Amino acid sequence: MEYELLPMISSPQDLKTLTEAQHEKLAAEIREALCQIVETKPAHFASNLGVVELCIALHLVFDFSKDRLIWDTGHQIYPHKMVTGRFPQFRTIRDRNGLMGFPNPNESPYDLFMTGHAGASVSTVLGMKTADDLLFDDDRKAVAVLGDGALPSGVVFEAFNNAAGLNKDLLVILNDNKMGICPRVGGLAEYLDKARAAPFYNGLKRDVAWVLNKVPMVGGSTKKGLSNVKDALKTLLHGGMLFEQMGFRYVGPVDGHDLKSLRKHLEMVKDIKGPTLLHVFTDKGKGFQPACEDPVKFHSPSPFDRSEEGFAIPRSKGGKNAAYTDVASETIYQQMAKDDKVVVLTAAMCAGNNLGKIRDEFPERFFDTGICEAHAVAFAAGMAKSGMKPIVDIYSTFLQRSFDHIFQEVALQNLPVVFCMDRAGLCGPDGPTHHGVFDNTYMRAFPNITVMAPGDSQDLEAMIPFATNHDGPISLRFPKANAESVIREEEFSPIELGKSEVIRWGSEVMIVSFGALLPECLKAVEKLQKDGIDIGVINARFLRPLDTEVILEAVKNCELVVTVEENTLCGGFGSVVLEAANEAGLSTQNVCRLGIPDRFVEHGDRNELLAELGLNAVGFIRTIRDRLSNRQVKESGVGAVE
Ligand SMILES: Cc1ncc(C[n+]2csc(CCOP(=O)(O)OP(=O)(O)O)c2C)c(N)n1
Ligand SMILES: CC(=O)[C@@H](O)[C@H](O)COP(=O)(O)O
Ligand SMILES: [Mg+2]
Repeated sequence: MEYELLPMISSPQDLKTLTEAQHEKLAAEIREALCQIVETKPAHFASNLGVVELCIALHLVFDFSKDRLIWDTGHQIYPHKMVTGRFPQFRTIRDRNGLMGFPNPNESPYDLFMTGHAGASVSTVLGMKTADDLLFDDDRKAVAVLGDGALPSGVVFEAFNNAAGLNKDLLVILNDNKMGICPRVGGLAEYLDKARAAPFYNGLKRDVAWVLNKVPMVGGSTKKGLSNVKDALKTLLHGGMLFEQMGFRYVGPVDGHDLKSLRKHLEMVKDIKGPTLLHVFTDKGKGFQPACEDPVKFHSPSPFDRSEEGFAIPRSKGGKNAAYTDVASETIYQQMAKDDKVVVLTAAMCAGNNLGKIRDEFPERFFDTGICEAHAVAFAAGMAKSGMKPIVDIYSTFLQRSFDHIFQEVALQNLPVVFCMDRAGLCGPDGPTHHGVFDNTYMRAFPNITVMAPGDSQDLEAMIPFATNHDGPISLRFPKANAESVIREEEFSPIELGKSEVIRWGSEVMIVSFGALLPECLKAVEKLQKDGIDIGVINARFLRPLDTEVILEAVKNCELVVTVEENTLCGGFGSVVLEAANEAGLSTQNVCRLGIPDRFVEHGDRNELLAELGLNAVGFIRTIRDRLSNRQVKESGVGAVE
């Protein structure tokens, strides 16, 4: 398809010069651009197809060069990027140095917050509105587009409560497409399903509602009776009682693909005083039939071609190794088959965690809490207290939501909850909101928690049963990567609390690796050995308790000890080694820490990012050679500091 209109849109102002027919054509062009992107790379797809009309309507009715807008969850941002001057760069989305796949304030003033984590939009929009009012900027409107998957997050209800208390002019658009990544779950899901049965909002309904508001209120039982009748009628009128009872004005439901109707309703709610919720029904995948039929698969699909008949033809990907996620889910499955006390929890990431088989075969021991990580951890603590063995299977970055419950409900009570942190390390194209690079630091902060990381797939297979049989809280982490299996000279040594695995001892240099960069360390060792360096590797396996016996032996005797981790250097594994050495009275001049630097890492291909940060075999070789050559320079006196 030739793009006729999209290249002409350099700002949302340009939308206002188009006719209604052109708006419809623009919607088709945006959908085509979305399809073209997923032919080239994995990207968020079905959600974006669903918000095309909503995006155009919002930019027609509001002026977001001053009004406030947050897309939540932020992966629905692609059409917004196209109409806010970024269509020329759109093909670079999610590439290194290209557009980010989430809102990015560094890219455009139309993006206000990076919203890769779901649910905070109502709070931030309320905050901006409150500050704008205090700063006499009160003509700015404030809008949060909230997905129905994001809705159950606890923080959303904290914000609703606060917004109603403050009675702020705030518009929440509930983008209801019946889906998170997976089908939505829980009581709210059922509530919204029922609301789906309601007819679309129309003028008649508004008139009836207006009449209801005029029902005279008289004293005593008559007043109560009329009020009950009014409530009952209102329930019949729409499915928004929940929101109304919380202090929001509810309008809807409206058809999220009828541009004309959307504009009309947005105009209607734009100037309503007080917090308002506009309920919009959209179809996840709208405009591409395979995505409508299987929105889970097309949430963020692998690249595919489109047939002339509109089918998606997957591109062959060649022999793909099992990912760490697959090894973890299979091992969890095996544990559940062996031990009926083991239960597993996911926070709306059943697909991402690859837990479908477990959900289907052990439905009574599988729990999807929705996007409610904080609750999931406290819920797991409750189950552990009553004698079950919960595995909390959550991405490292999203588990940050649970920090306080890891502290109070799990660590402080010393309960046997297993934290299985997927996507630990750099997550590639999702970028800084999704990189899981803080968990070594936050997990080690709490007494009682045992902190582990598998060095390869065999370790992971052994660590999960070890963890479910451990009497106390325990965490393990693995990245979004193929699960390699390292070749060991000795037999695989079983997991033992606080014991590392010495893969090879070197008298000059030792690499101490914590986690899945172990195979890269071994590649570096192989190369450096050929250069005549006596170098070895320790697979640390435990951060806490640290294997001080073995690791401090290396610090004491080797010229160089390099710690390696895919976690921030601030307070991570390398810091643990430094602290232990210091406590043992050892010099740490010979310890070099490699990990994620103290800044947020951008999006891009994971291997590319690791290479840039020196966290692959080439980088390790470079660092070790540099450090050893500095030593030689110092020894020969050349360049030595006086
Ligand atoms: C705190 C948090 N947990 C988990 C996720 C992973 N996640 C990304 S999108 C998504 C579903 C969001 O559903 P919804 O907001 O309804 O968006 P839709 O894809 O339906 O448009 C989930 C669970 C996340 N982004 N943030
Ligand atoms: C928006 C979001 O958070 C998810 O869609 C995320 O992009 C999924 O990442 P994975 O593909 O690693 O599961
Ligand atoms: Mg949704």
